[in-house]
Amino acid sequence: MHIPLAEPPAAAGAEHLEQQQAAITRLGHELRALVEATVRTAASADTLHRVADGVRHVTGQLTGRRRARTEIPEVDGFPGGPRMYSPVVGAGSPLAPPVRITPTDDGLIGHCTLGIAHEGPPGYGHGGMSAMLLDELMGQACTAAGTPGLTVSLQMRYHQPIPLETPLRIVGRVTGTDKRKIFAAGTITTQADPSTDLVTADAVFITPDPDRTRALFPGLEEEA
Ligand SMILES: CCCCCCCC(=O)SCCNC(=O)CCNC(=O)[C@H](O)C(C)(C)COP(=O)(O)OP(=O)(O)OC[C@H]1O[C@@H](n2cnc3c(N)ncnc32)[C@H](O)[C@@H]1OP(=O)(O)O
Repeated sequence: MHIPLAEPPAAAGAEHLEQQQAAITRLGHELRALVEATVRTAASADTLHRVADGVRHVTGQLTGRRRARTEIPEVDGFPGGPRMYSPVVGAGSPLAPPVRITPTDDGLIGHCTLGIAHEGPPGYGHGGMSAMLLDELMGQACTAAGTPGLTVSLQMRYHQPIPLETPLRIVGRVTGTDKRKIFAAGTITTQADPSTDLVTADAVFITPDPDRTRALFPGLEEEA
């Protein structure tokens, strides 16, 4: 394994991190509510303009230092720790459902519900969302197995549309390894009917060699 897995936060800073994560989670929750309201509303153009002015004003309040592109946020651990702004699991991301992940004997299970903001065909999930969910679950399963890697191949099969506003169950597991290559598989079902596969996937991940890891993730070096 070439990518060092994230350490848990130091006890001294743990309280500060918890407060920061709680605030990020709260803002993420409100932003997801705003996104949901935005894509459902039938408000008049006047109202939309007024809201847009208000949102611009609110955005202007997020001032101060902005993190650099390759910087790992202090509230995160990578790989193998929290990802507060991930578009899949990030409690602070307005783009994320967000998926809650729990380990199993055989890999990982994720739970989430997609909303209208994730719509592809009317009433159903966007196929790209399914790919994102499965890529994340399989990628995190690689990390959980001690072999973190980047996706080099993702084969999707869409058997049935994913219903929106319906609790989903996403499974990711490692099926084999070959030197730096990790093979993984995943499925999406509803929570109510976990035996009917809606979407399945196979993927190949590769653990980059140390030089490539340093070049891709300079933030890992700074953390160490
Ligand atoms: C915490 C984690 C959450 C993760 C969540 C989601 C995951 C992601 O979204 S990752 C982002 C999307 N993926 C990427 O951006 C990756 C882009 N690709 C790359 O940067 C490079 O390909 C990289 C660094 C992964 C590997 O490059 P490199 O180390 O040069 O690999 P390379 O030497 O070409 O190949 C290594 C082996 O894999 C094989 N291989 C390469 N590509 C593939 C492929 N598509 N399928 C099968 N095998 C492949 C090669 O044949 C080689 O095999 P062998 O050792 O037997 O000869």
